[in-house]
Amino acid sequence: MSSKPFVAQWGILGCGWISSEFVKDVSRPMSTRNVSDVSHAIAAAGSRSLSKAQAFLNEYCPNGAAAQQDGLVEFKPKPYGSYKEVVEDPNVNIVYVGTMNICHYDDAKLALEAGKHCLLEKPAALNAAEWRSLVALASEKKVFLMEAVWTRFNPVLLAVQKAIHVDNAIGDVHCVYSDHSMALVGKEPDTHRCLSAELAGGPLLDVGPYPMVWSLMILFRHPKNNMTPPEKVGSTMMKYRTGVDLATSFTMTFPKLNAIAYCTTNLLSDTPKTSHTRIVGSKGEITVQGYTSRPQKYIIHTYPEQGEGEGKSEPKDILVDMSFDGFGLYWEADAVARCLKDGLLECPEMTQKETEMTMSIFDEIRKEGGYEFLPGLERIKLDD
Ligand SMILES: NC(=O)C1=CN([C@@H]2O[C@H](COP(=O)(O)OP(=O)(O)OC[C@H]3O[C@@H](n4cnc5c(N)ncnc54)[C@H](OP(=O)(O)O)[C@@H]3O)[C@@H](O)[C@H]2O)C=CC1
Ligand SMILES: O=C1OC[C@@H](O)[C@H](O)[C@H]1O
Repeated sequence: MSSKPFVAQWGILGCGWISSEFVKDVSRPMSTRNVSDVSHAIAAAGSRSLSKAQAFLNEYCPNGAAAQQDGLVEFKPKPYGSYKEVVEDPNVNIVYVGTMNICHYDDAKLALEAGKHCLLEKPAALNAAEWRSLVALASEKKVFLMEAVWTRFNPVLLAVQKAIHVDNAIGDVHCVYSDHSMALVGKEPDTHRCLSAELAGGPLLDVGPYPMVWSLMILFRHPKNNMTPPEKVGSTMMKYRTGVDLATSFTMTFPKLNAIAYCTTNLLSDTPKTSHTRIVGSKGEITVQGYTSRPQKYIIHTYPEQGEGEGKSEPKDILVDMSFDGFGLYWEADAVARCLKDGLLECPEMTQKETEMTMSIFDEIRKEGGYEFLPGLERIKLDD
């Protein structure tokens, strides 16, 4: 006899774009991805405007999320005109923070102080000091806290990781080249959240987490690297007229593997969907397709073998198509629900230490590139 699934009861902060994708994804039937141990309910959604929260729920989950459609919980999603009311709603046990970068620290703190678990959109905070303070608060309150780097839970990334770490598909891994860029300059006004200094924009914080996650999943988490942080980090940054970065590249070395990651991000050009990440090993390479954040397919290309012997030297290309429906935030949501079910306060696949390492690396890159946040945006300064 199967037991009832554990239900994550979400409270949504901010009724913008990514929150809408999140709500739509957790409203999809659990059977579409063959999940029966956990499910999701939307308990509340909060906006700075009540009518926006009402319209958001009407549009994106009129019948509630999967657990509500399946009759696993009785309550309906409730709209609020403030974030505070969401974290205080007794039906909310986990808060999803889908607000602007500059709000992440305050909004996560609001949730944690109310004793609620928290899934916080990337970038987790503006700097590593803010993140460390959130981690300390979550630990004091004994609640779960995770940065929402959803790509970590995408089956394509996990399949590529297995091909390299377990199946030795490309031999010894040496280079990860990963890009996430978007042609926004000239198309969007300087007030766009990615171009605005007031909103702590710039590609490093907005999409830099994606080349970073590919590098960390393939190199940092390689069994032979044993979670050893990169020995050296180098970077180059070009600034935009508003003061945010416009184009940033960074490299990270992993001497235990004899490997290096080359990460790039800019707001001038779109990343080709045919090849956003290329991972090169001694016997072949893997090219990943789709968006860097939302990979869909990959090609394993094995190099011809050197030396004598007929048929021995044939190169091979294998395309693995794992295209999926929906946005793809549901795998992350399911993983978080499982952590809550098991009473974990952090997720082993997306640890608080890895977020701290990423934030510290981003702090160094910003320092080297001369990207300083506008006064008052950082709630805790690095040298406080
Ligand atoms: N995981 C992913 O794939 C993605 C993650 N993101 C991350 O999610 C966050 C939100 O991005 P996105 O959804 O695209 O942005 P949107 O502009 O669509 O939504 C952000 C929301 O933040 C709230 N907000 C709170 N304070 C402010 C403020 N001062 N100015 C403007 N909005 C404010 C608003 O909600 P309200 O008006 O309802 O209060 C707004 O709708 C970013 O931090 C981004 O990095 C973004 C896109 C994809
Ligand atoms: O996380 C993200 O992924 C998709 C991009 O469009 C968006 O700007 C970014 O925040």
